[in-house]
Amino acid sequence: MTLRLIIGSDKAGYDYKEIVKVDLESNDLVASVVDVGVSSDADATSYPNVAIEAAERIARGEADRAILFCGTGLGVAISANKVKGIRAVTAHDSFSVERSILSNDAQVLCMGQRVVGIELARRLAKEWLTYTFDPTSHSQANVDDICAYEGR
Ligand SMILES: O=C(CO)[C@H](O)COP(=O)(O)O
Repeated sequence: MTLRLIIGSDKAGYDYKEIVKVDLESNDLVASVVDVGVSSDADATSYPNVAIEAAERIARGEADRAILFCGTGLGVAISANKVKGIRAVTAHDSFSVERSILSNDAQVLCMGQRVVGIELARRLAKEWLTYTFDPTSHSQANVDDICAYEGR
């Protein structure tokens, strides 16, 4: 399966977005990469605007997953999680990146340019793409409970 990806950041995550975008564009697991901004490290578009745009595109079925950067990876995750149906995580370690798919079926991975080194960020982004959620696993019931709350 190949993935339709979105990548985005605020100005605090711009440098990492640009580097990881180049990696993704040559990754065999990736069908497409759409950049939803920002357009430079001087672009003051707020992180919620970028993250919500990315999350809404996934919610509409226009993309499968997104990778988002800000200073900490926290604000973009909080913002993306406001969009119904979206599960966004901040993860800076390999185990959490794996479990974000296998436990949480997360569509959005968020990282912080001011938190993690670029080589680790590149590696984690690459690893994240290799995991696929198993809907027959015990974790489906947990994800269902999240969705049930959203549906109330
Ligand atoms: O890290 C951020 C939000 O979590 C963002 O890049 C910077 O936000 P600020 O501290 O409010 O400027």
